[in-house]
Amino acid sequence: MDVGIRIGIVTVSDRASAGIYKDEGGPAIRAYFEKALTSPWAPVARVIPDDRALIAQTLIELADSEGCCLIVTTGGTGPAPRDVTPEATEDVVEKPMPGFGELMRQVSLAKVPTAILSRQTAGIRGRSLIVNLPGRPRAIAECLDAVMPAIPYCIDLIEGPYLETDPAVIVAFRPGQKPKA
Ligand SMILES: Nc1ncnc2c1ncn2[C@@H]1O[C@H](COP(=O)(O)OP(=O)(O)OP(=O)(O)O)[C@@H](O)[C@H]1O
Ligand SMILES: Nc1nc2c(c(=O)[nH]1)N[C@H]1C(S)=C(S)[C@@H](COP(=O)(O)O)O[C@H]1N2
Repeated sequence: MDVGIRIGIVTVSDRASAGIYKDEGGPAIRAYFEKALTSPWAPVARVIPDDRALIAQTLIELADSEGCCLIVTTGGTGPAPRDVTPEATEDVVEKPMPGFGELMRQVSLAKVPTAILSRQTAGIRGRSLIVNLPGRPRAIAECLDAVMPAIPYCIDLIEGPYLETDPAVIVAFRPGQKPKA
């Protein structure tokens, strides 16, 4: 069944999920894709605590039942005892995609020396690409700007929908295709 382009947005934060502070991460991810994508798409958003089984279950639901071709998480990637988003991601993916975490840490290091504290990763589950981002809302654009050029082609390769970007914001790279000016 073709469900169109759906993007999962998962905020993993004990405090945001308990209402101690307002979630800014999920809305920042949504705003990012509203700017970057010209294809019609729909968000599927969740705000959940730092619980490994619940994170894994949420990722499975968004990938398998909600049909999200891309799932972006924010939070829970650091070294603190409750930070388990990368482990939950590894629990559910069939193919780890370590290049995403490597690149995001590298570009983040130019912004903040604590970038190396994020264990953010990515991977493929079925026809979904799952990408972890750190919890600080400003990290969202810093990291997505780096990996977004490769995301539409990655989704082509896993037989997901065709994502078009606004080239004024992000130029999607598809090998063999002339980038749209
Ligand atoms: N979803 C969010 N919305 C708004 N601010 C956030 C969010 N996540 C993190 N922050 C901010 O970034 C700072 C550093 O993030 P930290 O790693 O402590 O968050 P976290 O692990 O996602 O949150 P928590 O401790 O509630 O699980 C927080 O103190 C908070 O100010
Ligand atoms: N681009 C970017 N990456 C970043 C940061 C940031 O502000 N910007 N914060 C770092 C910090 S301070 C931490 S502790 C780790 C993990 O954050 P998390 O546990 O909220 O996911 O991400 C790191 N990566």
